[in-house]
Amino acid sequence: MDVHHPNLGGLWLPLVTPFRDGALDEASLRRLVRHYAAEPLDGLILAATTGEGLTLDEAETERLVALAAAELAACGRRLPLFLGLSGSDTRKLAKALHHTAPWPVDGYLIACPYYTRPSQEGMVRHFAALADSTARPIMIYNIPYRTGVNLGNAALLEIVARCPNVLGVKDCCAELAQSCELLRLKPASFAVLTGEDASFHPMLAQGAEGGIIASAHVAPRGFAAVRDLLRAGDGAGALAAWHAVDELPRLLFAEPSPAPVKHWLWRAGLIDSAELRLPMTPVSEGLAARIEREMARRQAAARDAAA
Ligand SMILES: O=C(O)C1=N[C@H](C(=O)O)C[C@H](O)C1
Repeated sequence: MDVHHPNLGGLWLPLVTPFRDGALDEASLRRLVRHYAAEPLDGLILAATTGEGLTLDEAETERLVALAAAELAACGRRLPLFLGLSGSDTRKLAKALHHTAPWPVDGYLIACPYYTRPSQEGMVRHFAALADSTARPIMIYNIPYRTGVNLGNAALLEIVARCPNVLGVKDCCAELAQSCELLRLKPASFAVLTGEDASFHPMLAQGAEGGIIASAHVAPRGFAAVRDLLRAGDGAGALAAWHAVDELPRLLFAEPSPAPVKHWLWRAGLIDSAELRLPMTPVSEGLAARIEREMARRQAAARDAAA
């Protein structure tokens, strides 16, 4: 990806990481990448929240990246591939950026430093140091309810002004006023992507460039239709398309993610096991039944529409 011609907008999928018997399930990973390479997505993110990145060791992460990149290439699909990184030690993260420089990724999604609750100035200096440590594009992940710290708009815009390779933010700040102010103040070349599945349509309608949406695993075309219709200026069509998928986030986040998404993908035959790594646990029986009812309902609706 050329830093001077970035296109971080659209619908990005934070890919689940399939596991089997405690190990990375390589066959399922290849199947997943092949499947999504044929869908109208704008990018893939590996090892993010949905990809259980915090539970992967370095060798597994390297293998995950290598397999996904090779499978995309084999499919002939040039889809941007970003790697999720998180940590609260600027030096360690800078080392990770150097270390992963030869890996076949196009950029990084980097979460705000968690747990230690640094100042706004600390975060500006943190991201400036990281941006200096790679030539690749960086998307900042602002999710105060997970990290314990909110990157405010003034600090974010200072980072954007100082760092030409900070090209976007995954916005989960949970404050509509903050998100709308950012959309008003940001440079046109800087992309705001919502990371709140339930806000995909509302944020795109406010002018956000896109979203990183775990629920798109189960209905990529449904979410892509919302994106396409809004881009085409068809507000009524986009709203109708949104109403066809807007129940999914509630279902897929009814218990800690990515357990519900993995259960769905397993039942759909896209991955061989819904296995997660602790501390994440499988869905309850009740949610499993709800997911399977929704899958059956959608299959029946698709059959009726095709008849
Ligand atoms: O994997 C991610 O990155 C995502 N993160 C959000 C979260 O942290 O809750 C949700 C989004 O759907 C995907």
